[in-house]
Parts: sequence; C-alpha cells; structure tokens
Amino acid sequence: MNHIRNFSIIAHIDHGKSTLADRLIQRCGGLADREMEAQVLDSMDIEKERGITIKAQTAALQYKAQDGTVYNLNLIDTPGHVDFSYEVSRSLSACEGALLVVDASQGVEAQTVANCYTALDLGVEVLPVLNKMDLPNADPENAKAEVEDVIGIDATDAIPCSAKTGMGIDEILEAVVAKIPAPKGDPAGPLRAMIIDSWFDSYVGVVMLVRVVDGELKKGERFKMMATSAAYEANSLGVFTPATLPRDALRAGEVGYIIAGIKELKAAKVGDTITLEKKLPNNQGPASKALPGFKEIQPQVFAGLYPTEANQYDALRDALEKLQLNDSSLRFEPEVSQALGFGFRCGFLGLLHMEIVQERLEREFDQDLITTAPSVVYEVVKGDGEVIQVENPSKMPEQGRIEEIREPIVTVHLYMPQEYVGPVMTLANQKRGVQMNMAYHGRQVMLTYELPLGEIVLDFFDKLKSVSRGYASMDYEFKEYRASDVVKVDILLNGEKVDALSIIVHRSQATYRGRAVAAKMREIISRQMFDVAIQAAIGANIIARETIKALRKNVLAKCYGGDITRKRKLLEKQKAGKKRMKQIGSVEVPQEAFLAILQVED
Ligand SMILES: Nc1nc2c(ncn2[C@@H]2O[C@H](COP(=O)(O)OP(=O)(O)OP(=O)(O)O)[C@@H](O)[C@H]2O)c(=O)[nH]1
Repeated sequence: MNHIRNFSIIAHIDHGKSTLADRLIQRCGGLADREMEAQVLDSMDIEKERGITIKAQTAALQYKAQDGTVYNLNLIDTPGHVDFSYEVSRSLSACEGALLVVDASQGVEAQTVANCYTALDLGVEVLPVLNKMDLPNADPENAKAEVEDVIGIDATDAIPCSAKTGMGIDEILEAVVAKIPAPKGDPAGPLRAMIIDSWFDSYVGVVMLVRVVDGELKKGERFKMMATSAAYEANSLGVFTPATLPRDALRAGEVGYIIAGIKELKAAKVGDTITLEKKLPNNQGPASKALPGFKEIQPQVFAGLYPTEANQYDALRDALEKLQLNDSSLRFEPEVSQALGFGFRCGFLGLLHMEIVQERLEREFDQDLITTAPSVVYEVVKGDGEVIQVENPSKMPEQGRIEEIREPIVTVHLYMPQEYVGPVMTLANQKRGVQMNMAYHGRQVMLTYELPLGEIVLDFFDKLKSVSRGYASMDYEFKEYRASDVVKVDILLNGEKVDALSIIVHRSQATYRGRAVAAKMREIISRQMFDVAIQAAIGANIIARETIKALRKNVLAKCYGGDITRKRKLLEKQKAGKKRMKQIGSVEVPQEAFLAILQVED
C-alpha cells in the first residue's frame, strides 16, 4: 500500500483539468500517442462537443519516480460544473490527494474555491498547480497570491505547468508521490469497498467503480451490498488504464472495477459498501460496519417533457428508461397535461443537466419533444395543515386553500473582477437576492447572496455571464425552504387555461412577468385564420391581454408569381416548423412558446 497514490484533479471549468489528465496518462505510458484522442477521459459524444466531463472516470497509472521506485497512481477524473458538484465530492472521498488546477492567466474562480473547500472538508491533501504557463498573459505570482488569499492554503510550492506543452508534468508527478499520503486501511481485515460510481454497459451489465478500503476481493468470490444484503459473484474485476485491464484481485488502497452480472443500476447504489458474502476458510468474512456513505442527490429542477406526436409516448418512455440506466440522477414519472397530453415530469440536477438530457433524447433517440419551462419544488402548507411538495406549477392548489408557500433558497457565491461588482449586484437584487457578504481579494471580489433557486433556474447564469462579459463565475448550494409570497400565473388562449404554460413567480413580479410572457407569446404564435386572445391571470384576475389578429391572406400569396424555389422553400419551412407545433384547442402553438418565460427580459 505504500506505493499507491489515489488522487483527483479539481479545477474551475476550462482551467485544463482534462488536458492535464491526458498528459499525466500519456507520460505514464497508459496511452500511445496515436491512441490519444483529444480528451480520452471524456467518453461521451456530447461531452466532447461541450468539453464538459459528466461522468467521473479513472485511470490506474504506473510511475517510476526519480529515486527509482515504481508507484501505482490512481487518477480519478471529476466534473467541473456546479450541476455535478456531488460527483466531485464522491470522487474526492476515494482519494488522499487532489491537484488543484488554476489557470495562471485567469486566477482563482468560483468553482476553484468551491471544489477546493470540498477537498479540504474531506481531509484531502491539496497540491496547487498553475496551468497554461505557455500563455503570454500567464501571471503565476498573481494566481499564487489568489490561492493564498481566497482559499487560504499555502501556495509557495505551487507547480507552474502547461498541460499543452508538457512543462512541469514531471514535477507534478514527483509531488504526487512525495506529498500525497499513501492510502490507509487494513489489508488483512474484512473486505470493505466503497462504490464510487456505477454505470450500465450494454454488453456486461452494471459496471461498478470501487475503492477498496480494507481487505481484498478476488475474482470469482461472492460479495454482498451492505445496504441491501443482495449478493453477487465477482465475474470479472480489474483497473482502468484508462482501457480495462483485468486482474485476479483488488486489494486495500486500490481503485478498480467489478462486473458481477448485475442488471439494474439501482442494485449497485453509489455510496454503498461491498463486503464478502460469508466467512471464508482463511477467516476472512463479512465486515460488520459499512463505510460512511454519500448524501443522496435530489433533483432540483423539474420540467414536463412531452412527445410532439401522441403516438411517440411509449418511445419516449423507453428512451428515458435507457438514459436512466446510465444517469441515476435523472428522475421521471408519467404526467398528463390537458394541453400537451401524455408525457413525463422529469427531475434534473440543474439546467445544464436538463439541457444534456434533452439533447441526448433528441439526438440519440430521435425524439421530438416539447419541454415546459423549468420549475423548482415548492413546499405548500394547506389550510388543513398538510404540507405537500409541488413540482409542477399547474398542480399548485387554489389560492384559497393555501396557508403558506415556501420556496427553496440557495447560498450563491459570485466571483468576479472588481469592475463588474456593480452590474452583478444589480442583477442579484433584481432576482430577489439578499446580500450576505462581500470580500475583496486583490482585484477579485467574492459576493455571497441568498437567492431563491427558482430565480436561478430561469436564466441567472446566462445573465451573470452577460453582465460581466463572461468574467463572473458562480457556485451555489441549497440552504433552506423559506416562506415567500409567490403566486401562480396562468396563461389562457382564447379563454382556455393552458396548464403547461402556468408559472410560479413572486407577487411583486407577477404582473410584469405575466404581461411580458403574453407579449412574447404574441410574437411567437403565428397568425391563424381567426383572432387569438392571449391572457395572463392570477386566479380569476386577468392581469394582461394580447390579441393576435386573424390572418387574411394565404401564405403563398407572399411569394411573387413564378418563383418556384422560394415558394417551395417557404412550404418546406412551414412543414418543418409544424413538427414542433402543438394544437391547443383550435390554436397551433409552436414549441418555443412553452419556454416563453425564459425569453422575458427583467
Ligand atoms: N494554452 C494552453 N491551453 C490549455 C492548457 N491546458 C488546457 N488548455 C486548453 O484549455 C481548454 C480547457 O481545457 P480542458 O482540459 O477541457 O478543461 P477542463 O478543466 O477539463 O474543463 P471541463 O472538462 O469542461 O471541466 C481547452 O481548450 C484546452 O486545450 C495549457 O496548458 N495551455
């Protein structure tokens, strides 16, 4: 065990974590140059395109240190985005050390701080490295000062490097073996292995990534899950290099995979402890106490997903089930909307997660979807004292039957250069934020706010980026449910309430947002053969009205005689547009209209 080092790389998004991981793998001979794709650790297509790691992966590397000793290094990749922060803490809990990558040209940013605190909380040794030293505007002294000022850890020995040119890679590996402690644990004790991650592979079933803490598991041995007592045989086990490398056993201190013919992801619950099923002749047997597990992750953002064609409902359910095989944080349950018919209410970790799921459904499963505006979960105290959770605005009880509505509040850390403090504060105030703290770190400022999550899921991140020209970064965590004067605003088309369009907003913004949504809908819905009235209402009280005047001329009349190609183009465009239309009553409503609230400016 003395020659094992388990470590992760943590960083703010885009500071070069994946590139550095690839470099380390390459340096340790895990991959021949020609096999090396741009980003080996990001395995899914969408991740590659977006450059975001959404599933933590791992690589077992062999490194011969300068003193000649050969070390086994286990590198565990972590995602960088706030939506996936629980995966960071999961990966880190399997490690004794972490490389904190800071882009030397950017300095410390919000997630550098958040991820580093997660590591320090877990007692992980943090080694700062200053990446992108090849850039002309790299300023390592400033980056070091920020690490010390903001995070409060010693950065004297921070290693300057460039994941791009390879500079500093050997120094990093030497620091990993010298400064990160070897794993502790009892190699002779009863087996205890923690499931760090699990996913579904269509050939072998469930694959579990585990960190063995005590004892060992041999190929062919039977083991059980301590939470459920369900037992399985370890058909195959080994490590990732990052390619799979089968082994005969996984021993204390190691990180590797187990395949045991498990069919359902639910059976291999992340955070659970694996131990032997029964006592063996060598007196090895089941452990009596499980390792401390992880916090369950709860979806924070909900939206309705509906097929554009009713006969696609089963196909959508199949697609969601398949996605869930590899994404245990995705939740869904059947839902019926008067306007949209049969569909599903889905729960996501955040907006990025929602976008990724939507994109995968469309691209990998060829689904045509209508998505409703994202909403958070409200706690509603009814007149009779009963407390219910409301995930869908249209399910909000009538006002007269509500005693109190509580909304989720999060603590947000906003991090930006001084010159953007003004606009960022204005934005946070508009979104009903309450300022808790403001701290200066050189030219950078950290603002801490308490903000309703409902405001954040709409478009806070995009607005933050736009008011700070991309320089501000953020990180948030759930704080509590708090009583709030929020109301449901309904949208009516020709007098009929469209349930899928209901939104929940603060009373002080209800009139404004109701009007803005009605106006936006008027722009989005094209003219029909009759007048269409769009109204916004709180209960029976109409707060806004817009009218779309009836269409008088045929579309084709817009084309001047004879130009066949233009005419055809126009028709084709209409046909394509139709695909995403939903007939509501007698009105054709395009998909975009269901997201009108996202397009409203404050
Ligand atoms: N010039 C320069 N560019 C680098 C260096 N390291 C990474 N990059 C570039 O910075 C960008 C982000 O790098 P990634 O490795 O994808 O960043 P990441 O932190 O893994 O990002 P996520 O996986 O999205 O969290 C890419 O365009 C890299 O090519 C470096 O040392 N020098």
